[in-house]
Amino acid sequence: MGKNILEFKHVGKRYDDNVVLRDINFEVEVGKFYTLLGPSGSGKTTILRIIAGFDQASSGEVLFDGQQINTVPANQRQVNTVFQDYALFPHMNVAENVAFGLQIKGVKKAVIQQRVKEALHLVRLDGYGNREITAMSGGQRQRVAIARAIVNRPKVLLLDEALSALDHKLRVDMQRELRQLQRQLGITFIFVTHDQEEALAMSDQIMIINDGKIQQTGTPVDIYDEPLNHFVAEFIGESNIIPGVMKKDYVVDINGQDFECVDAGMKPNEKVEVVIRPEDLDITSVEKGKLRVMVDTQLFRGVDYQITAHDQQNHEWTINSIHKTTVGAEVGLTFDPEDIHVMRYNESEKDFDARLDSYEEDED
Ligand SMILES: Nc1ncnc2c1ncn2[C@@H]1O[C@H](COP(=O)(O)OP(=O)(O)OP(=O)(O)O)[C@@H](O)[C@H]1O
Repeated sequence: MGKNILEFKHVGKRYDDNVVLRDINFEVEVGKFYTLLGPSGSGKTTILRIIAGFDQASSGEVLFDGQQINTVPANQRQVNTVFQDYALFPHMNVAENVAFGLQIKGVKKAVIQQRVKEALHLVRLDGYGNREITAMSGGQRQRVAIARAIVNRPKVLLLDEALSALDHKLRVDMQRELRQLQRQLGITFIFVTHDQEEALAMSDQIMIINDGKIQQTGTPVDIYDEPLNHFVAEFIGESNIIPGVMKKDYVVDINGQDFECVDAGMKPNEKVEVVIRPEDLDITSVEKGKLRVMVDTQLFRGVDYQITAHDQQNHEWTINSIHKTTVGAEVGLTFDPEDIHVMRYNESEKDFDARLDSYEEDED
C-alpha cells in the first residue's frame, strides 16, 4: 500500500436542510487515477469542490498529505481543477491562459515562459502559444485547460466531467492521452464522470456514489465482477439480476434448482440476488442447458447476438451469444459456477439505514 494523498473521514455536507453527502469515507493513494462515478446529482461535484476548497464539509474531516485541511482556503491547496466547460479566458491567447496562475503567484517571467512551454509540450500543443482561444477546437481547448492546471505542478489534479463536451471519437482518444499523461507526470488524478465505460477504462480505483452515499469502492475489475449491491450491478455494465435463495455456502437456489456459485458467508435460506453478466451466458438445447428460457428478441450486433428471453418464473434474461437462435424458440442457458455472483438482498438499503442512524446520532 502506498501513501495516501487524500482522505475523507465521515464527511457530510448539507445545504440548509438538504443533505447531499452522508458519511463519506475514502482514501486516495499517491499517484493513482481515482474516479468518482455516479449519476447526475449524486454528489460527485460536491466532493470535488470540498477537495478544491471551493466549499466546506458540514461534518467530518478532510486530510491532505496527512494534514487536516477542512478550513484551508482554495488558493493555499496543492490542487488544481479542470472544469467541464474549461473556464478559459477568451480574451487571452493560449500561452497567456496557461501562464495566468503563475503570474498571480508572482513567478519570474523567464521561469513562467519555460514552464508554459513545458506544459504545452506535455499536452502536445507545441507552437500554439500565440493562438487565440477562440481559434482552437474543442479538443485543443481541453488540452489548454489541462496545461493551465498542470503548469502549477499540483499534487492532485481534479477533473470534473472533463471530457464530456467532446464527441465520442475525440473523447476516446483523450481518455488514452489523459491516462498516459497521468502516468508520465505521476500526479494523482481525481476524475469525475457519470460514464461507467469511461470509468472502467481509465481508473486505478473507482468510487461509486449514489444519492450522496458511497455504494462501493474498488478496482474496475472488483466492481465489475463483484458488485456489492443492486445499484452497482445495474449501473456498471449490463447484468441479469434474478432473485434466489442461498441454500448453503457456494450453493444458491434459482427457480427451485440448486446451482454452484462463488459466494459463501450468507445464512441458509437467506434471500439473495443472483448476478450473471450477459457475456457469461450462452444458449444451447433445452436438454443440455441448466435453465430453460423462451427467446423474446434477437439483435445482431456484429460481434455477437444480443438475445432477450424469459424463464418459467417470468424473469427477464439478456444473453450475448455468438450463436444465433430463433425468436419464440425454447432454449437452454449455460453458465459456469464462477460466473454466478450472489448479493445480499437490499444490502444497500440496510447499510444506508445503519449509516444514517449513526450519522444522525453524531449530530445530536
Ligand atoms: N449550492 C447548493 N445549494 C443547494 N443544493 C446544492 C448546491 N450545490 C449542489 N446542491 C445539490 O447537491 C446535490 C449533489 O450535487 P452535485 O453537483 O454534487 O452532483 P453531481 O453528482 O456532481 O451531479 P452532475 O453530474 O449533474 O454534476 C444535488 O441534489 C444538488 O442539487
